[in-house]
Amino acid sequence: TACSSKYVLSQMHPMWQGPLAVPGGDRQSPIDIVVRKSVFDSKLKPLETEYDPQTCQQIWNNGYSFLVEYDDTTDKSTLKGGPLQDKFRLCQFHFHWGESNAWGSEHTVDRRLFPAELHLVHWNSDKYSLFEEAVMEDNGLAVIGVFLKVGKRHEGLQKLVDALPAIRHKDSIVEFTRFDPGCLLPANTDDYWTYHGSLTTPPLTESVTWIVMKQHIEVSHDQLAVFRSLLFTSAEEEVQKSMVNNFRVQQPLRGRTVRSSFT
Ligand SMILES: O=C1NC(=O)[C@@H](c2ccccc2)S1
Ligand SMILES: [Zn+2]
Repeated sequence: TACSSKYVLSQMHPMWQGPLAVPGGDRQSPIDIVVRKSVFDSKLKPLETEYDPQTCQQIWNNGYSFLVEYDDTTDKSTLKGGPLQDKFRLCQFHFHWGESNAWGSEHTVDRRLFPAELHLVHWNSDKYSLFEEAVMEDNGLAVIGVFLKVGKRHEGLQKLVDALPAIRHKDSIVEFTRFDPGCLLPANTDDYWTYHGSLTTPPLTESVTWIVMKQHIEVSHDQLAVFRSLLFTSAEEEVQKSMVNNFRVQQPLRGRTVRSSFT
């Protein structure tokens, strides 16, 4: 589906309607979340996710991360509530991780790094009809960020981990069905931080309402090691490069306020 980063518009694309606060903009992501500077907002609602595992389609290596893609042609897997006014459709989820357990996340909390971060990418289906349109607009995307910590094995993640050896190289893709992304959310989804930011990979458009979960999930050391067995490089390339450290560096806050749904 078009929501994977490979199809995200580049600045050369004819649909590109002029600069939408391109890199060096004033609402880039990721950021460090300074807990004591976040502002509690009692108007923030609990998140409402309705994910249909039947809409899960494929898993593929796009040369930067691995994406699990969902059928986003209908409102079957949706996100609403939280800081959002509209209904958003899940199009894919993916992760960012490090070469060691000491780092890997894109966001940090009081400068604390996590070994990995899950991103569930949704687009505003009340206002737009395609991901490619939404990706250009202020209120176009909503991404849920969940931190991963190394600890006990995550049973729900294992089905995904078992599929990774089949997509070791860039551009490899396999069918992947009946996966409920809800199993990757922490038990408590009422406590989160939210702020206006951007995609963390090109075209870095400033169209994302970020929802970063306060509670992390745990995965085992071995499960994370399988992430690191993926390759940035395609099967044809001579030099194989391990897919690790696929995160963007932190960006300046530029006066933005990070709101919290909890005190
Ligand atoms: O949260 C994000 N993580 C990424 O890799 C970026 C992205 C870019 C295009 C599509 C989906 C996601 S934005
Ligand atoms: Zn991401």
